[in-house]
Amino acid sequence: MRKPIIAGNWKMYKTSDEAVAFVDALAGKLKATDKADTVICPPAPYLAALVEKSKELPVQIGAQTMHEEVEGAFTGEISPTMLKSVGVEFVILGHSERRQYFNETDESVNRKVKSAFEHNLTPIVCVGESLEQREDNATAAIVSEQVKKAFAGISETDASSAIVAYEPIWAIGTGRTATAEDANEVCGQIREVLAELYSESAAQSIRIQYGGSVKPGNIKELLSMSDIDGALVGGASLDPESFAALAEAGANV
Ligand SMILES: O=C[C@H](O)COP(=O)(O)O
Repeated sequence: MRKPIIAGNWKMYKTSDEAVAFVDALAGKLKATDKADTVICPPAPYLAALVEKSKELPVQIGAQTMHEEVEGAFTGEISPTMLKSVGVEFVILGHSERRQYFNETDESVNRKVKSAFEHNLTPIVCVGESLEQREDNATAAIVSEQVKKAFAGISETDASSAIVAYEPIWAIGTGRTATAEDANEVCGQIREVLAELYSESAAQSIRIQYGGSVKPGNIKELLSMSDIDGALVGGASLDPESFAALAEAGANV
């Protein structure tokens, strides 16, 4: 069985004090376990502090995006080596909000995925269709294309350690979750694409998360599905009580 991975994407929420208070509140609520991985992806200014604080807890830290270059005249950007230098281990790449508001494309996501592996960061590669695409029955084609382009030129060894997050755009922050069956069907299609690209054994080792209005009340059903190996959670990851409940669900699949 693949080890579930529960990741909280805080997006652009919380002040520095609130971020520290969150981790303090998590202590005692989050039990150490080898049955699941738990990741928090805070805003960039708090990464270093939360890496330090997370040493007291069974939690790892991820970034929400990064630039593919190591350094250069790219005002405002953060490089993979900068993330590594403060102890970050995961990086979310190609989130639909990055694609929608910051012009990320399948091609730029691919460059970032390559760069993440080159610098020993584990990418959480996000894919997902819009409502219009779902209504046009284009979900499988869109998601398959996104996966193929994101993994172009990535070796099987690297790909085997990647995380893919299937996030239907219409389910993000809307309270409208895909049914567990629908989410599982698309995650299964993603696994088939990965098997075509690499091998059945690589596809079986890649963890696929579902994201989109995941909450303590629906995570168990989602995680009970055969091809859903975790969750990428936005809103419900902002409260320590709720995040601890999500992590606990991950450890008890
Ligand atoms: O990265 C997380 C997703 O965008 C899901 O956000 P949400 O849980 O607020 O719907």
